[in-house]
Amino acid sequence: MTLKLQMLGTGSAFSRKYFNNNALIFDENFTLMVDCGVTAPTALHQLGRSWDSIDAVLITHTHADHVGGLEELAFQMKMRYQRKIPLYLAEPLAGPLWEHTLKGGLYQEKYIESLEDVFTVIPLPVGTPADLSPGITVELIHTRHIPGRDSYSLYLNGRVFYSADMTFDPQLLHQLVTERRCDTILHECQLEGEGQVHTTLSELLSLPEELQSNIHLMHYADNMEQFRNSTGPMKFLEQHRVYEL
Ligand SMILES: O=c1ccn([C@@H]2O[C@@H]3COP(=O)(O)O[C@H]3[C@H]2O)c(=O)[nH]1
Ligand SMILES: [Zn+2]
Ligand SMILES: [Zn+2]
Repeated sequence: MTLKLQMLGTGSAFSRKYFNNNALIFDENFTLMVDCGVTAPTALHQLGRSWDSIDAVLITHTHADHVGGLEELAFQMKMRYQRKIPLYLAEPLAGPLWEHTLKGGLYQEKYIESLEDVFTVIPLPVGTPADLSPGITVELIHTRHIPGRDSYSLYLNGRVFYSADMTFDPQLLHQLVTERRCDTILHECQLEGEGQVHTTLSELLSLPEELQSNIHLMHYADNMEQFRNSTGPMKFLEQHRVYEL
């Protein structure tokens, strides 16, 4: 099934031009937000969308460019819209997300004392696809990012790989394409320097050209334009454009 996707942002954590690498994925009557970083409220506003148009949110890991907008989302849903939307995440993220990220801002005695007071928390299995809506299936894949910090990439509709922040994993990419019918890879990309916690452009350029031709680059730095003609067959994903993948 085709996947309708619109990036709220395509920038790296410290980008000032492109907003955080967060996405909207649409089904006919359902909008899933994938990650909700610091810039998500402004990005949504610029698209003319309200929080009320979001039906569920999914979190890949707990860095601020992926979860920094959740406090506002939680407050807006609780106070303004009186809704509790599903929060999808790998089970190991739930504790740290509340204790280390959200509790400080959200906690109110007898009103908001846990993640469950603001979201319908739905742990997703790792390695098994789960149907989130009639047209959106998500399988979490545990990928390496920072030692001791869990991070989960997504395999959408059995065809589209959406990388969380991750270090280069050519084996996984090969396996998805050759054994699992993956035809589209949306991959985070660090344009320069050594890839200590991210995947670099030169690492992706070391992949076979055929595989590169399936790759769209995201989570990039502000000097992206300088690299327009240096990405081989790989293309830059653009924020706000609606893709049918
Ligand atoms: O060991 C570390 C930890 C972090 N960082 C930076 O902090 C950022 C946090 O968000 P991010 O995961 O999108 O990108 C990370 C990097 O830019 C790093 O360079 N090395
Ligand atoms: Zn990030
Ligand atoms: Zn990260």
